[in-house]
Amino acid sequence: MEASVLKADKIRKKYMSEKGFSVTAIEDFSLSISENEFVSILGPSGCGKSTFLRMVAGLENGNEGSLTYKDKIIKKQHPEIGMVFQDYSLLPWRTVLDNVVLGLEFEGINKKMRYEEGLKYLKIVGLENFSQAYPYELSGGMQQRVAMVRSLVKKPSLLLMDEPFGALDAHTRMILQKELLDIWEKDKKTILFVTHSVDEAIYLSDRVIVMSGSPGTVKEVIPIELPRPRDRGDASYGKLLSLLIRMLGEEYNKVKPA
Ligand SMILES: Nc1ncnc2c1ncn2[C@@H]1O[C@H](COP(=O)(O)OP(=O)(O)OP(=O)(O)O)[C@@H](O)[C@H]1O
Repeated sequence: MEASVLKADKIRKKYMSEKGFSVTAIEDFSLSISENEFVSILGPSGCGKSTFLRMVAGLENGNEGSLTYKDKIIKKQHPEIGMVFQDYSLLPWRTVLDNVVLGLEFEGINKKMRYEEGLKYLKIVGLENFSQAYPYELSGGMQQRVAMVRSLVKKPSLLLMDEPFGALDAHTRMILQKELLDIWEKDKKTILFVTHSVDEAIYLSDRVIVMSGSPGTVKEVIPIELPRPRDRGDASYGKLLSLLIRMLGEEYNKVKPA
């Protein structure tokens, strides 16, 4: 078993609305993630999945408990932690390559080196011929590849992905899942992935964290011990799918009674 890199211990996060109401987004939330592990979080809408990811990214502080990366409390953004969002957030006035190398530019890496790195990663996802295109000239799947590569080029040890494939059609989504696994296997990094898709969580992960909502906490941790590459037609895959769909359904029913 690899060493634990990310540890959340009894975290609580409360938001104050503008009208002065308080919302406890997550409570008593504990989790430990090992180096090179691929962990997905599933849970009903509003259970605090994005809140937790934003805390790990150093974009939000908690109210109680401790959150550490490599045994150091996360207080602000960490250079080894990268994040990919659902809405690509590419800069429309920059070419694909200039979007990809944005982070390297902020780090002060010289132009030649950053373009070399950027092109290397664009090649991995088959977009080297689009380096001079603008985001509006790309399909949704291509834009998400660019967003993914923009994070990967900074070589994060821990990659946070918040529903990155949520806006894509089923076929493109499956292709990007495979590409992400190829990169994860080659580059060896820790990935924490938020999704609403039970199939996606099983296909990708070493472990699936099922959250319950209002306030969000860990309901179950399910290890996925199926060999890789995973076969969606396999009976054990189907069993896990039914188990997790049922578990998640119970949580959705609590939030929205049928
Ligand atoms: N900036 C904020 N101010 C006030 N409340 C917030 C803020 N961000 C999130 N919340 C509240 O915290 C709770 C958790 O939100 P969060 O976005 O983390 O859930 P989620 O599980 O990611 O939801 P979804 O699956 O719909 O994306 C919700 O009740 C939400 O309204």
